[in-house]
Amino acid sequence: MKIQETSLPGVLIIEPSVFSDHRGLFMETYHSGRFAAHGLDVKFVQDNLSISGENVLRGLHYQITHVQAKLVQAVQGRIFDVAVDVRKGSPTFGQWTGAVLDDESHRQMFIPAGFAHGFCVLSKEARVCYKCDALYAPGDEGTLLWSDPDVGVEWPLSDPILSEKDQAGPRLKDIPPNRLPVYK
Ligand SMILES: Cc1cn([C@H]2C[C@H](O)[C@@H](COP(=O)(O)OP(=O)(O)O[C@H]3O[C@H](C)C(=O)[C@H](O)[C@H]3O)O2)c(=O)[nH]c1=O
Repeated sequence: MKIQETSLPGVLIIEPSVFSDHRGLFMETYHSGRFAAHGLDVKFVQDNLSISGENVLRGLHYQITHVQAKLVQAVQGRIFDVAVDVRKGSPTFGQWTGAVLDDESHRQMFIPAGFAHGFCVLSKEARVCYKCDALYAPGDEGTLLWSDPDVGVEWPLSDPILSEKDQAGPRLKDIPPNRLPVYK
C-alpha cells in the first residue's frame, strides 16, 4: 500500500497492493494495522454502496457535528472524486482537491472528518463503495453547491445530473457558521 499526499493536507490518495494472477485479482480494501502504520488511526463503522449513471454528480455533502472520515473507491467504472475543506477555522478552509478513481487503478481517496465530499461519474455507470468512521445522521447533513465559484472545483463535466437537494445547495459564503463542522 502506498500513500500520496494531495494539494489539500489530510486528503490522501491510497494505492493499494493488488495481487493479480490467472484467476483475477485480490486487494485489501482496508486494513486497520496498515492504516495505523501510516498514521491513519481510523476505525470505520459504516460501509456505503452508491451506484450512478454517467454524468451523475452526487455532492458536495458533509455531516456538521457527526463528522465522517471516508475511504472512497470506485469498484466499477470511473469517477472524479472531490473533497472540500469546510471546517470553520481551518487554514485551508474553502480549498478543494480531486482525483480520478477507477476500477483499473483501484486507487482510493481518504477524506478526513469535516470535509465535504462529492463525485461525478465519467463512465457509463459507476459503483462507488466508501467507508465512514461515523454513522449516518440524517438531521446533521450539510450541502455545499457543487459549482460554488468561490471554491472553484474543476469538474470534468458541465451539465451534471443532480438531486433536487444538490441543485439547491448553498454557496460556502451563504452557509451559517453553525452549519459548518469545527476545525480541531
Ligand atoms: C448518505 C446516506 C443516505 N441514506 C439514505 C437517505 C436517502 O433516502 C437516500 C439517498 O440519500 P442521498 O440523496 O443523500 O444520497 P447521496 O446524494 O449519494 O449522498 C451521499 O453523497 C456523498 C457522495 C457522500 O459522501 C455522502 O455519504 C452522502 O451525502 O439514502 C442512508 O440511509 N444512509 C446514508 O448514509
